[in-house]
Amino acid sequence: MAISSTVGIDDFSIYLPQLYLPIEKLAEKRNIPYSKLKDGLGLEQMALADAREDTATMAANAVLDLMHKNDLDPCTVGRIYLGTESALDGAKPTATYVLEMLSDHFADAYGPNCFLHCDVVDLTFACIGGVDALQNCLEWTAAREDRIGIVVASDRAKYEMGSTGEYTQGAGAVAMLVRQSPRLLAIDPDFGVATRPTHDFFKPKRKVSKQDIIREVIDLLPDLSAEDYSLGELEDKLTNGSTTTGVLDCNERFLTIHKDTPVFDGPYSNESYQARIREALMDYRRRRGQQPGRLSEEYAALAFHLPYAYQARRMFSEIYMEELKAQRQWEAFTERNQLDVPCADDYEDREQYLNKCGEFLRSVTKTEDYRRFVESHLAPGDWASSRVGNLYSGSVFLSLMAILEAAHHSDEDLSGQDLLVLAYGSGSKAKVFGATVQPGWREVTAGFDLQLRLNNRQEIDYDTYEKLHRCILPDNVTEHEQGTFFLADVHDSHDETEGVRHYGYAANVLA
Ligand SMILES: CC(=O)SCCNC(=O)CCNC(=O)[C@H](O)C(C)(C)COP(=O)(O)OP(=O)(O)OC[C@H]1O[C@@H](n2cnc3c(N)ncnc32)[C@H](O)[C@@H]1OP(=O)(O)O
Repeated sequence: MAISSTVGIDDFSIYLPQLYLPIEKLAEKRNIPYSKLKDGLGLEQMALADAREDTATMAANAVLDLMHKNDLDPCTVGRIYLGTESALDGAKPTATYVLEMLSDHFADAYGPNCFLHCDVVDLTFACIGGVDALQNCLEWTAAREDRIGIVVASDRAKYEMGSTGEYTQGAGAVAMLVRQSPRLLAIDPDFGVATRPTHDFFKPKRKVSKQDIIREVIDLLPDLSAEDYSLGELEDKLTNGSTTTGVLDCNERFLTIHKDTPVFDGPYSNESYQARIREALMDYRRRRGQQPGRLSEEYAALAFHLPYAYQARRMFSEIYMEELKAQRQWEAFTERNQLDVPCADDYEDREQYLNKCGEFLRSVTKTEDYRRFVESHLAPGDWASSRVGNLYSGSVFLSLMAILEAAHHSDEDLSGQDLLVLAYGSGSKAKVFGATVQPGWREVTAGFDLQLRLNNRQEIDYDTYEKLHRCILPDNVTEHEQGTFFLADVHDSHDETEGVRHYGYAANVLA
């Protein structure tokens, strides 16, 4: 069912950090079989932000590329909405730093006030903030033909070292141009949505005892004896050399700190992802008057939020089963694949029955039929994630870019075909929407250069990764890439303007 909308995404730009760590090196260090990470979760490389890259520089770099590619006059851009869960400040939107960098950059050519009337804001809802920003800007753009908006999703997915989230880390930003009569994707204004408050993944301000802080300082700086430090001195050590990004409050016994790594429950977050996506899909179908059972025919491919590359492959089995049931092909499927469907009557214990159902759904993913569905509908959207890792808010857009670029490289014609987008944010909410590929898609997609960008990065070793993770490198590992923004400095705690950030631009000598 082609979508009749006249608003959508005209172009994408992606910014990926220059650095990556091969997952094999992390697996070796953590004593995890590489085959589990590669074949089980689809992980090959992890994109890593350099010492002078943050949410704002990555977003600004993606937007700058989008503006150059499309020859956009800054005075015509009415909005830059940022989806992120790695905001740099609790009150001042990270989008204002993005705007500052762009304003400085374009000032000579367009005047110092070229972005004065541009509306900017951050939207935060874990990994789905970028989709919220997109939906909002689509509605705004639909009202007037001359409106041009930019949505950018930028994040650094960082987990504690040694945790089960560590191998799913990543970083980067995806920017998109939103306008009427888009050349790339027309987007259906009816978004399916499902929201339920959960604690599957969150980043609270934590109260940490002085003893715990001392332990962390000793662990980080083993050559120092920390016992005699005052809280103020400990605060310095923490802000200068640990995973802790800021100390907000202190008294005699506790420091309230803001960590940039989440508290999460992996299996619960997967359950929540699976349930919200299914509920949002049902809502989408209800709004569109669609019946289940024709998903494979109705959509050329599915783009998912991918916290790791094989998330969609592992989480889609229940919907796949429901599709087969709606097509009346379920019995034939289970017989052909010799699957024993668990029956509740055979189990006295409900927990045992539910575990069996979980195992059964996993066995569905191992069938030849499911593998074929993966190859045709899911794999086109997950190949890039294998080489980047989790982009949080940008991940679902990376999946869309991957589908388009894969089709372009394989000479497939997607024009007029529909794609289904399934996004999730912990906490928790899912949104599902449809997009119709436009006739101009091939020319626009040719400018993504996704694979080229992935091939032209620099590999780093484990020790460098660990230093970057602990934030103890004073400067970038690579030289500032020409034509990109970088973090110049942050005012420290001795300064009255503590936390103010300054950015620079490495001029492109060829420009
Ligand atoms: C942030 C969000 O978007 S919320 C939704 C997702 N949640 C997260 O990303 C939170 C952070 N991540 C995590 O907690 C974890 O990385 C998880 C939950 C995603 C994965 O958990 P893990 O304990 O690492 O993996 P798990 O034990 O489930 O195994 C993963 C796969 O590897 C497979 N595997 C295990 N060992 C091997 C091996 N040696 N060779 C091949 N495959 C293997 C498993 O069979 C399983 O695949 P299957 O279920 O398809 O059969």
